Amino acid sequence: MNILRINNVSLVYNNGYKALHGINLEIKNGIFGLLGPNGAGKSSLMKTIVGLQKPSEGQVFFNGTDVVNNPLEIQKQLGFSPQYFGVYPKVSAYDLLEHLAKLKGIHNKGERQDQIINLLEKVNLIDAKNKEVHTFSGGMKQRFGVAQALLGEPKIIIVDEPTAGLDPEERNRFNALLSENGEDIIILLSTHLVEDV
Ligand SMILES: Nc1ncnc2c1ncn2[C@@H]1O[C@H](COP(=O)(O)OP(=O)(O)OP(=O)(O)O)[C@@H](O)[C@H]1O
Repeated sequence: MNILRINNVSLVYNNGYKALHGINLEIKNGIFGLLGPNGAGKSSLMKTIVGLQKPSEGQVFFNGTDVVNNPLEIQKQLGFSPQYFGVYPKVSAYDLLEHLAKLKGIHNKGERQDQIINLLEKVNLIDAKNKEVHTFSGGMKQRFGVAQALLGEPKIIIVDEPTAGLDPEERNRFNALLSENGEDIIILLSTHLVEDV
């Protein structure tokens, strides 16, 4: 069981703007939806959780490790699926995953292959493995985003505004994919859509 604990976290930016006010949360395996309108502070909270930004006050612990003082510990166990997956042109889904797997430190070629095939099957993109990612539909790109976030078997993944621009069928498919994967890890889902949560 993974546990993310946020104790009394506040964040004041250099210009004096108070983006986070005394946040207390305990998150365990499963999907946790962070719901709020644009500018509510979702990105500020997520950056603080993963140690990209130090809080002005308070502490964050991931599986007992202090994130503020040891950001690399959580960063090694983290996957991130951005709102729009910016991709290199002319690179196939498989080759891009291969490249990202190397960056994530999966040095063994066989292990990389196994993980990539497994993930492409999981997100239902195995038939598109040799297609260039920039030719994918919006839904396929989001599912690809989840596949790359899951490379390296992370213990926590952050998924940012995933269903923007997806049709209802793709949205359901995407949400089912997250539910299937949320049993053994923490999934933080940032969105302004109540239905997604
Ligand atoms: N580096 C910064 N310096 C000053 N103010 C900032 C900085 N970054 C964000 N803010 C402000 O903090 C508030 C929260 O921003 P944040 O990006 O966390 O919101 P959000 O909920 O993620 O919004 P969105 O959905 O638009 O990404 C906003 O008012 C924003 O203008």
